[in-house]
Amino acid sequence: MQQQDQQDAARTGIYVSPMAQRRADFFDACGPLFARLDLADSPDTAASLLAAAPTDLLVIDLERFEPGIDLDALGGLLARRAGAPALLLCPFANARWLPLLQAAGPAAYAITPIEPARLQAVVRRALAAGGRAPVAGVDALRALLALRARVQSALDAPDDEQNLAERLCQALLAWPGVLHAAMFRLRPDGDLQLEAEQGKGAAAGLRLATVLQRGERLLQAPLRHAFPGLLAAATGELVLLDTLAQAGEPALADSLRAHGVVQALGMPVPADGPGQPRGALSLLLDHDAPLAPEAFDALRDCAAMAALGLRLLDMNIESEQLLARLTYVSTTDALTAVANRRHGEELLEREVKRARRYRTPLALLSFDIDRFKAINDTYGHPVGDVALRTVADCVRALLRSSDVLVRSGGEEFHVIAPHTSAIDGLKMAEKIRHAVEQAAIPGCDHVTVSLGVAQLGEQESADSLVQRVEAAMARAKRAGRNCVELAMQ
Ligand SMILES: Nc1nc2c(ncn2[C@@H]2O[C@H](COP(=O)(O)OP(=O)(O)OP(=O)(O)O)[C@@H](O)[C@H]2O)c(=O)[nH]1
Repeated sequence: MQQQDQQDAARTGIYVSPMAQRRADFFDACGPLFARLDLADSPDTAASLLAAAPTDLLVIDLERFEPGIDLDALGGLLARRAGAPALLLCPFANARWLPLLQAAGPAAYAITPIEPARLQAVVRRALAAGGRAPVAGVDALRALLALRARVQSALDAPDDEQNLAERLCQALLAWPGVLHAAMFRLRPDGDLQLEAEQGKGAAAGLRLATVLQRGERLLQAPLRHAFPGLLAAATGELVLLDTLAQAGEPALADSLRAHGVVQALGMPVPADGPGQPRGALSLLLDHDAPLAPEAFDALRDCAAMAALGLRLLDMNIESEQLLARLTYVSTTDALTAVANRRHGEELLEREVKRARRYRTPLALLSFDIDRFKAINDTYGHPVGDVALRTVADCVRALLRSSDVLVRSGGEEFHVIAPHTSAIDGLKMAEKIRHAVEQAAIPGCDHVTVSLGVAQLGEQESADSLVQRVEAAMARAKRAGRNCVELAMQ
C-alpha cells in the first residue's frame, strides 16, 4: 500500500465540478493520491488545464451538470483525452449520462453519492487500470446478443400488456447477474402499476409490492425517490444504484440486500412522443461490477422494445375499436340508430335460412307512419326527424332482444321476429300500433302507424315475404290507417 501511495503521489489529476463544496470535498478525500490535483469549475477551465500539461486522470463529477446543456462540452473533454484515463462520477438518478458520455470517449464510472473511502478506492483503481470504460468480454457480449434476441422474441404476438411484461421479465432474468426483473406500466388513468416481476435464486421470493409497500398507485409510493424502477418511471431518466445505500433509504437497501441484491437499475420505457414515460424496466443484480457501454445500449434497446410492444398492443385495440365503429356505421341507420336497410336484408336472409333449418316460425312486420308528409309540411323536417326517432325508440322498447328493428325506407320500418307465428305477430303489431298512438312526439301531437304482418311460408324466399308483408301494410293504409292487416299466403 505504501508503495502504491508513492506511485500515486507522482500522478497528476484534474477534477471538474461546478460546485465549490464538491471540489473541496474531493480535494480532502483524494488530494493525497495525486502529486498535483487541479480543480476546475467548468469544462472550459478543465480544457485549458488539460491543454497546459499532461494529466494522468481526468475526473468529471456530473452533479449539477445538465445533459441538455453540458453534454457537448463534457463530451469534448473525453474526446480530447483520446483514450487517456478518465473517471465519471455520476448521480444515481441521472445515469443517462453514462452511455451519452461513453459514446464521446472511454471512461470508467462510479455512482454518487459515494463514501470518501469508496471514492478513494475508485480513483485508485482508475489510476491503476488507466480509467478505461468497463470492457465487455466475449462471454458478456454473447450474453448481450442472447438478451437482445430474447427481448425481440418477447414481442412476438403477446396477448396483452401483462403477457408482454412477463415475457420481457423472463428475457431479462436470463441475463447473467440478474436476480430479479420487473416491469412497471403507466396506465392511461395515470396509475403506475407493477405489471410483472420474476426473481430467481435468493430473489425468487422477492415481491416488489412488499418491498415498496404497495403494488398500485406507485407514483405516490413513499419509496418512489429511492427505488430505481420507480424513479426511472417518474423522471424518464436511467437510474443506477451501485451501492444500495446511495438512495438514502436504509430499510429499502436492507430488504433488497437480504435477497442478495447488490446493484439496482431502472430504465424508463419511453413514451411515443414527448411526455411521461410509459413505465420502466427494473433490474436487480447480484454484483456491483460497472456495466459496459454495450450493456447500457442493450438495456436501452430493451426498453425501446418494451415501448414498441406496448404500442403494438395499443394498435391492436385501436384497430378493433375502428372495426367495431366501421361495422356499426355500415349497419346502422344514422337518424334512428336501428339496423339500416342493407343490414336488415342480410339479417332477414339469415333468419329465413335459420327458420327453415330448424323449422321454427318467423314473422315479418312492416309499418309506416301515417300521413308523415303532412307532419313534415306542417311542423318542418327537423320535427319529422324527431318523430321518426321517437317512433323507433318507442317500438324498440317493446321488442324482445332477438327481434330486430330495421328502417327499410323513409318512414317505413320492418321488424324481423324469429320464433314468432302469424298469430303472435298480429299481437305484436297491435301492441306496436297502440304504443305509437300513445307516444308523445316532441314538437307535434301524436302519430299513428299502419302495419302488415306475414309469417314465412315453408318454401318462401325472403323477397317474397317482404312483398307480401308490404302488400298487407298497403292494405292497412287503404283500410283507413292506424290498423293491422295480415298478409295473404
Ligand atoms: N323528416 C323526415 N322525413 C322523411 C324522411 N324520410 C322520408 N321522409 C318523408 O316521409 C314522407 C312520406 O310521405 P308519403 O310517402 O307520401 O306518405 P305519408 O305522407 O306518410 O302518407 P301515408 O304513408 O299514405 O300515410 C315524405 O314527405 C318524405 O320526405 C326523414 O328521414 N326525415
